[in-house]
Amino acid sequence: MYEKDPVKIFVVEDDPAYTKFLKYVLGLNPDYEVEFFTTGKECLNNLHKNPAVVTLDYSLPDMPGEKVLSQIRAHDPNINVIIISAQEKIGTAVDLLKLGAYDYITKDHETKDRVLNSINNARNKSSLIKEIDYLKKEISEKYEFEKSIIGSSVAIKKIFSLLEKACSTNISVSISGETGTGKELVAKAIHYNSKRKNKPFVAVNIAAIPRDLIESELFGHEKGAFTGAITRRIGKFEEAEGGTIFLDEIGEMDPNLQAKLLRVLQEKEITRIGGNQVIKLDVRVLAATHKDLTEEVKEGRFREDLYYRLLGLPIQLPPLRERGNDVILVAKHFLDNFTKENQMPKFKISQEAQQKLLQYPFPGNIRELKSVIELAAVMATEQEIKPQDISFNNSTRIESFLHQEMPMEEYMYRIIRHFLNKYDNNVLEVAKKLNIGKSSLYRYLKEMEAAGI
Ligand SMILES: Nc1ncnc2c1ncn2[C@@H]1O[C@H](COP(=O)(O)OP(=O)(O)OP(=O)(O)O)[C@@H](O)[C@H]1O
Repeated sequence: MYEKDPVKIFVVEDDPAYTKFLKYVLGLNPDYEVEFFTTGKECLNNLHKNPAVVTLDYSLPDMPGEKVLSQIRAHDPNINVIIISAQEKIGTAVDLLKLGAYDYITKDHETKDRVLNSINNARNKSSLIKEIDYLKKEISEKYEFEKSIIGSSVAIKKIFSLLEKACSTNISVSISGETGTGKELVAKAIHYNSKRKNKPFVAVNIAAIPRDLIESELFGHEKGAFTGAITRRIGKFEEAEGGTIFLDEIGEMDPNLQAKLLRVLQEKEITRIGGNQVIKLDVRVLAATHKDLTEEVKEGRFREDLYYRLLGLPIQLPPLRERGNDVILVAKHFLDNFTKENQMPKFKISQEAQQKLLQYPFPGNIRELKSVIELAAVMATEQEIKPQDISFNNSTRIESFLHQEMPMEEYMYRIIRHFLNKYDNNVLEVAKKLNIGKSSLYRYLKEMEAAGI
């Protein structure tokens, strides 16, 4: 956790009476570590000590205040320089503030309160900057590939190598995969491992926003643009400026908006609804869908030109059932996280329970595995998960399987694949279980091989 440090302050002042005054005022706060200098040079020579705040007398004997200020700013723009001056000239104050001074205070009977206030504000600003840096670092670490995307199967290793390519360039990325396969997680990992990591990551789920609000959600609107637009609103694209926008469930976008989105992507600029100012954009687009977009294009539901614009580097996330032993690795990862979060002792997963997990097809993929494991941890009576602690929700299983909308024969191929996995590729056993002829099964297997299923 990030802690507030004592604040280091440099006082640069050649007037002994004022130095004495500041020594007294700043000495009132035990959190302040103060060093005093009488010349600009001395202050500059000590900048390696990283002060958070410098109070700088504008009229020093050796250097003009502007010069000391510029050199401090050149050394570290995060140091807050408060100019203390006997002059009340507004022009000088404005010039110094333009040069980057944090505040300008005149020497009068209110100096004490104003100095203390200003230092306090500067301190809060520095703490916030440090805290933001700390959180950014923590987020980047959280999304390091190997720490966030668990798995060591061949299928997931292929994804890691695509992710490296996605991170080192600015190419658009289209992520596809069944529900719960980690599309959003992958999008975040790309962003937080790319050069844009210090800028925003903005996720928009197209399917979750009512149709008539999507345009304003994405591109923003001006006050009065339509009934209900009582204030100006910045859209998600503007929010993501410099960073990444993640358009989830892109296949759900209606054709009108598809045309608008295409224009935005081509022109790299937007105009808020009801506005006429053109706003330039530098936003990387990552899009995801659980649908087969080529099919959507064929059926005329998705624009072909937009499809090619978004396609970029395609990443197809395999379903969990095709990731072999990753099921166990991910299950252990979720179990460790769950027990830690709930201050429970460490749990194991028995061999039999592992077999049960490996035999189940997880139609809800990793999201489903997470809830299955968390429930199992709650149900377990010992510190080991046994088969009886694991229960699958059969209705979601069938629904989410049907939700994928594919031709009848593909459903059949999937069912056959599932049974082959379950019965160790024993064709005779599978034919018996499915009550189909052995030769029919061989014929289907040939078709599956040809179709790469
Ligand atoms: N390989 C993985 N290792 C660990 N956790 C994962 C992995 N893949 C996904 N998850 C976790 O599984 C959950 C579901 O992932 P995510 O929301 O990214 O899936 P999705 O494909 O975007 O789902 P949907 O299609 O429903 O939007 C999240 O909690 C995510 O952190």
